Formats: sequence, structure tokens, C-alpha cells
Amino acid sequence: MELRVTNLACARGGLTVLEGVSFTLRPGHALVLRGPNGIGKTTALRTLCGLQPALAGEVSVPPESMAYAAHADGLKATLTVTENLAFWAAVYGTDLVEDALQRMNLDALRDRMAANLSAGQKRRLGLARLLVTGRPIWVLDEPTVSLDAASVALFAGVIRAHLAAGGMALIATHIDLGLDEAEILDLGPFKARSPRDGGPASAFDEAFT
Ligand SMILES: Nc1ncnc2c1ncn2[C@@H]1O[C@H](COP(=O)(O)OP(=O)(O)OP(=O)(O)O)[C@@H](O)[C@H]1O
Repeated sequence: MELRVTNLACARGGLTVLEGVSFTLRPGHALVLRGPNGIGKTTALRTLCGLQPALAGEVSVPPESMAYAAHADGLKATLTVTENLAFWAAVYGTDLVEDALQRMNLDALRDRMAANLSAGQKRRLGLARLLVTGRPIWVLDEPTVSLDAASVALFAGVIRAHLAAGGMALIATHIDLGLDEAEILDLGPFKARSPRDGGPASAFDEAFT
């Protein structure tokens, strides 16, 4: 299975932000989406994952092939680290909780309530969810926010292992994850010329970019 995206156009707040986005992601490969704040990276990732409809274009695989890690970690504050992972494992029908605890360095925190984790620890738990999904395509929106250098390196290693096992990763990030093997896609050239009719951008659009 490969992820083929063809001529994708997507909108935010009723305005077209990107159009004509095309790329192919093959097993074992990572693609890093780059572009300035507001270009539409989050919007593109949300659209690819089926969280909002595309205005145009095709995505070759269903959203069920993807595991999306958004800005928010979606933790259950009153559940422990292990319970959070067990919840997700039940949702995705896997038995990968212990594996995720070990690989994201969460074993020592396994019985702590998510509410009592530090910001970086919460992020590690949010990212550990990717491991329990068992899904091949990881879609990551600024995954390293709040992580210290050691945790960034740890997570880069987790991504590398996922790729080595035939997985794929699509990553919006402003920092260098140290994934030298990743290809880069600059979204700049795909910025929609007009939210509506191909004319100049509206004042409203400018206000947000
Ligand atoms: N509710 C909204 N109404 C109108 N415009 C919006 C709305 N939400 C977001 N936008 C705009 O849509 C554009 C795309 O936003 P998006 O979050 O996808 O960008 P991004 O590339 O992920 O940015 P960043 O690097 O800052 O995370 C931005 O210009 C943003 O201001």
C-alpha cells in the first residue's frame, strides 16, 4: 500500500487555503511538510485524515489506514498512563500497550494520572497512542512541541523503527527531527491564489496569513 494524493484542495473557515497538492508516500518513507505559519499544514493533514472534506482531489487510502496526532493530545485526564493507552488499544483492537510504554519511555510513569504529567510527558503519552493504533500511516502535526532534546531523539527513533517496519509518516514540523532520510514537501507553491474566484486574496484572508 502507498499513499497517493492527487490535486488535493482544502479549505479552512470557508476559504480555500491550498490547491493542487500532489505527492506519493511509499512504505518505509517519511515526508515532511514545510511552509510558513498559516500556509495550511494542519488543514492539509486534517483533510487527508478525513476529519474534514476535501474541496477537490483524491486520497488513495481510507482514513482507517492513518493514525493522526494533532496539536491536542486527547488524553483522559483522570485515567492513568496505562489506562489511557489501554483505552486506545481497545478502540483500535490491538494489544500493544506494553510495547508503547517501553518504547516511549513511559514505564516509570505508568500508574500516574494523565492530569499529573508534565507537558512533555503528556506529549510522549499522546505520541505513544500512535504505537497502539497499529496503523501504517502516521500523520503528525508538530509532534515535538513540549519535548526536550532527549525525547525528540527518542521519538525520531520510534518513527525510524516504524519506517523500517514498512510504515509511513507524514509530518508537519518546523524543527529538524534528524530524519535525514525524509523527503521535504514545501507547501508554498500550493497556496491558493484566491479563496473564491482566482482573484487577489481578500482582506479577510490576509488577516490570517
Ligand atoms: N476558523 C477559521 N476561519 C478562518 N480562517 C482560519 C480559521 N482557522 C484557521 N484559519 C486560517 O487558515 C489558514 C491555515 O491554517 P493552518 O492551521 O492549516 O496553518 P498551518 O500551516 O498549520 O500553520 P502553523 O504553522 O501556524 O501551525 C491560516 O491562515 C489560518 O489563519
